[in-house]
Amino acid sequence: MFVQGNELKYQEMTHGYENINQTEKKNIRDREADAKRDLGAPVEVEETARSSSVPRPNISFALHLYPGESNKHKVHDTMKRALPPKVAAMKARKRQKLDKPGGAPPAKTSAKTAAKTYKKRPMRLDELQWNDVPMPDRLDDFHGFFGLEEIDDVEVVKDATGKVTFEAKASHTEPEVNALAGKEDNTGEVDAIETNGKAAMDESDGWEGFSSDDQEKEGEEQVASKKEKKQKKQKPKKQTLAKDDVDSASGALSSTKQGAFAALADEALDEDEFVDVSAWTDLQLSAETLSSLSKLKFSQPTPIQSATIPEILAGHDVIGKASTGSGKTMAFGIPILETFLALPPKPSSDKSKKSPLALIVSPTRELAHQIATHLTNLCSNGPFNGPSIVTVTGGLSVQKQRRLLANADIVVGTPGRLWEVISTGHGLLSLFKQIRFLVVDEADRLLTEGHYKEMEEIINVLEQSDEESAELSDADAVEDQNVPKRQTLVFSATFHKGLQAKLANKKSRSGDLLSQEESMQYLVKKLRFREEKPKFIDVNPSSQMASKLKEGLIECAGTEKDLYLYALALFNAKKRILIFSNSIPAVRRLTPFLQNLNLPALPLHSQMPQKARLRSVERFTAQPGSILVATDVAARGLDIPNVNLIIHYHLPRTADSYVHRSGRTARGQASGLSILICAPEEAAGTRRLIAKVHARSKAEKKSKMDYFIRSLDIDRRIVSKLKPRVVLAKKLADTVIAKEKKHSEDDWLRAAAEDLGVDYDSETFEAEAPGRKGRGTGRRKKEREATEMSKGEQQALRAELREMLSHRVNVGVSEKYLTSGAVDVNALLQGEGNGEFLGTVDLGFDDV
Ligand SMILES: Nc1ncnc2c1ncn2[C@@H]1O[C@H](COP(=O)(O)OP(=O)(O)OP(=O)(O)O)[C@@H](O)[C@H]1O
Repeated sequence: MFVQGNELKYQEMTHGYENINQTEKKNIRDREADAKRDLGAPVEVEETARSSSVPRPNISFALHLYPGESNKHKVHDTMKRALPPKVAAMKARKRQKLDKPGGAPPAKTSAKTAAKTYKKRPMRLDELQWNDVPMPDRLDDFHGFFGLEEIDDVEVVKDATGKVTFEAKASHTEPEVNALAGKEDNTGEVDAIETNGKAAMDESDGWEGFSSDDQEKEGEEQVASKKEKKQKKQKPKKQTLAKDDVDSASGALSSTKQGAFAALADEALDEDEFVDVSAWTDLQLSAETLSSLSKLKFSQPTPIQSATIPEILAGHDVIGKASTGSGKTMAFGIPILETFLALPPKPSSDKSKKSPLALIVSPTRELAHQIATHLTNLCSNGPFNGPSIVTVTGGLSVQKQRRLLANADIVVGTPGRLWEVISTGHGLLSLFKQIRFLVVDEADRLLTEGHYKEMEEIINVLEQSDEESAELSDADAVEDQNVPKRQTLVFSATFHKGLQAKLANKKSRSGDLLSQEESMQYLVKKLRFREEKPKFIDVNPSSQMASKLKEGLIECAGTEKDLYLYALALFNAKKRILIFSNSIPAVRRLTPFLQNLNLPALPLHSQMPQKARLRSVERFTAQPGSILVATDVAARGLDIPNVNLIIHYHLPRTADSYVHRSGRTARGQASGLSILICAPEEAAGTRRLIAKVHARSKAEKKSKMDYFIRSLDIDRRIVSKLKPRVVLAKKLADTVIAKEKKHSEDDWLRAAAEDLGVDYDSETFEAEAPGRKGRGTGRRKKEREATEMSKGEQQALRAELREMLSHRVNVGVSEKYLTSGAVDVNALLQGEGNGEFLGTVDLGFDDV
């Protein structure tokens, strides 16, 4: 039986089990039976009427439970567990070891023996000692069931009234027994992990895009982090939180929260896990939030947090503007958590659906998931039961999201899916009308064409008409008088002038940045703030660019962009690089092009399936030295640590796009580079665009024109030595793309022909198609050649490229900056080569 949160998850797990073929099932059953016989383990789990109708997985009785929640699962009077084969085998081996002469500790000091001296007694679930369950290798899709835990020697007892209790030997929690066995009392840790899991589970539960690879990785990480925690715990403990905070945190714990968490107060003294948070004192946050911030190692608020949090806590509507990577998510996340903590607990007798506290809208799916993750980190780190956070984005199951929404405290989503779910979900509309916070992140983007329609619909339904208010019951109406009005919080690093022009029905060059006053007027019109004058807080009026960002520009012929891209990637091998392009086809082409050159490139664009999108971001985040080739879908908000270099392969179309793309590096206190690759004829326009971003006043615009963007000096003679390999890699990439394109065109035409009831022959169609002359003929000829390339020819090209890549690039002995006269690109890729081979790439970026 599997219990996740309050729900029986039996069917999902069964589904995973069905991925195993019949022979494997039998083998597992046999191995399990053998292991059980070895152990003398008795019985199979008896299932309830509901669950017995479906085939049952062999891993049994694993529970995911959260402290403080009632568990509605049904159990039989005397349920006992069967062990998963791997665990059973492990235990059998352990027992053999213990049975060997001299292999076991002296009988008196053995935990097992000591435990025998204790009788079983009723225990809370969070007192029990849970163990990780290794999952079978063949289970491809766990549907959220990674990180399962199980427990030994626990009796599940149901009394005559149907009440279920758990009985175990007291040794499960007795510190002295654990000490005898060389173990430590980790009750507090278990609680903390389960609490953390709560919000995370809400998100991953609805996350169809998780691959089994990802799950395995996550499972490994969880185990690793648990081990790490254990090691840390063994270190001598020191007090590092500000003393007042520790005192008040402990006070808050004992007075307001469950006893099961009291162990965390002791852990709060661990130096490695907590930092001094006295710098947050002025914001007058609760002990719970401070404790969480301490654990996140956020020792002080960022300027946007210091400026906006008090205003939001005072109940104001706020428009917050601050440079990229300056902590805007926590600027609204912390007040939302504070409000959540101050809410009275819902009486258990109250069975009505609750309204979410906050709705956070984001322009992209990746950003929505990231916001949810950041909030989960904030809300699951402290000594309290955090809010339930639900992500509502496209690419995930609508039904699941609707189901989770019924219990959500904080909802994060993209406008399209949010609108779909809210407007069609039963009763969700009225719940959302009662939210206390509407957060519009990356507001200028969300209010642009393409997004605004759905955003406007959401804003409209959130407006509660008088008639609708009257429909509330009397009791609700009385309560309503005391409920503070909804606050609207708007954040971005930029505000976009084109929007304002559109509003006034004027044409303007989009991409210009708005003045403070213009931003206010625009937003007040678009978002119906409750306050007449929301607080406009701009902590970086002079610039929206991160202070430690350095910018540069490379001029090259349009046809040589690929070559320079490769050169730049080589020069920055081992660094995390994010390449921006303006089109999806370019991302599709550049990714295999770089991969052909042995560079670890990953794609990201909006036409990829959600699963692949999330995987690309995850892999890019996990692997230092990887390269993400993306459209502007990655430009806003993504917070990937240690991105060292942004390359604008295509020039950004607008000033704000440049700001946001470049803002993926140099986040927080980190440094970073942003390099534009442009053709000579594009250079002047690019400089104008950059000057606009940096100018504080109109007068400065002209004088600063050349100041902010430096031309990077790359030795063209050396770059040209890389050309042969680039030509081959490009040809191969073009071939693959052209073949794929041909296939999809063929499929489309074949389907159309079928609909019309005619035969489709691609060659005849090509020959007879009209308008096949004139512009684009050369490109089409190339495409045709590429599609006609045989497999053998492709293989020959690959072999040639491999051969080329395995040799050093001969740059001639006379080049003064080279010691050997040849460049070992492979060594360079491993971060060992001569990094100067590109010539005088003196970017003045030494500190990056
Ligand atoms: N007080 C703090 N101290 C240290 N780090 C912080 C603090 N607040 C937030 N951070 C971290 O700073 C990073 C950037 O934060 P965040 O993503 O919220 O930036 P942002 O201003 O929203 O950026 P963007 O404009 O690009 O969306 C995150 O990794 C976040 O965890």
